Amino acid sequence: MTATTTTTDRTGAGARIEVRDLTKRFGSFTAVDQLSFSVEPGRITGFLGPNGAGKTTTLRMLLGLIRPTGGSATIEGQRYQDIASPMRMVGSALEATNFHPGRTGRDHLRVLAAATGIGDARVDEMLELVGIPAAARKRAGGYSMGMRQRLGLAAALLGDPKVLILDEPANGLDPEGIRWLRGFLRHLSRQGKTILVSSHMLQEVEQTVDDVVIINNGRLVKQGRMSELHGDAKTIVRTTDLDALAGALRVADVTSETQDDALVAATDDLRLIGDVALRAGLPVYELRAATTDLEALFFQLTEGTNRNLGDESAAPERDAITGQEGANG
Ligand SMILES: Nc1ncnc2c1ncn2[C@@H]1O[C@H](COP(=O)(O)OP(=O)(O)OP(=O)(O)O)[C@@H](O)[C@H]1O
Repeated sequence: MTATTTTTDRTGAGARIEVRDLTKRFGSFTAVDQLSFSVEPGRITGFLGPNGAGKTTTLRMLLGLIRPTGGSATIEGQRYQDIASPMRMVGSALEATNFHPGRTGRDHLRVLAAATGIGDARVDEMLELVGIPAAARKRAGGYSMGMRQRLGLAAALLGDPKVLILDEPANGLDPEGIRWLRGFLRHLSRQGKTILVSSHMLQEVEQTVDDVVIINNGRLVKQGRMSELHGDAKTIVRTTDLDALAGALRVADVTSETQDDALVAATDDLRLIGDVALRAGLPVYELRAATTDLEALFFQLTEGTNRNLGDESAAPERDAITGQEGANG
């Protein structure tokens, strides 16, 4: 690829990911099925779906590790294998376990860095950044899952890439680690980087992501802003006479509906509801913002036959060691 033909954005810190009609079949089994979505720079996108939905397979195609059966997956308009300097364009952490157990974390990064002409100073800087400068001098075989995740992140960031692709990065992190990861990813997205993070739980990434791409059985279920999933703001209020409060709210231009022994008002203005109730002489026993039950929503979006929980013979065996489906990738 010459400088004149490259579509790389030289000014922006991030790059756009575009997945179009992406399909992957393993034998007669379709793991990813005509999947299309895009991921924008400067935002954190959650790539979500239940176990076996096809997330890792999609990421592997995006990273040129397996060949799509059909469609395309590009980063800034280029397939991964056509990117001139991949480490500087894309950093990825697909599995947190693939470090040589006998090598120190630091040496692991030095080997990676040397291959792209990145110096040891950057290695130490990254180890510092992910919070394991001391541990990195020990053999990776003794690392906890959380330390391996951090080392994987450091490796992904070595080339100061525009795009970061992380497969279940919160796995194995304790609550403090998860909070750290959230802040860390936010910091990187503010720099303009494109961040794609997979997870099998919507709740887990709720506070981390700006956008979501939800898949099930290899197909797109939903793409949009995280805020859209929450729907319109609502408030739950309990009082003695629900009808009287509903009438008083109507006068104040707020619609509401009865749900069990409470009123659900179509506003997030708690103060307004409190004032209306006071003027109507109604006691307020409970007043709170209604939150979306993300677990239920996720289940609803991805319900239906989960192919991985039903007919065992539907999915072919994966090679336990390499994760490859065979010679032709
Ligand atoms: N190399 C392979 N050979 C055969 N089948 C495979 C291969 N890789 C994945 N599959 C199958 O494709 C489907 C999607 O798997 P994938 O790992 O992409 O799902 P996932 O969404 O990442 O799930 P998880 O959250 O469990 O990691 C599964 O049914 C899986 O068994």
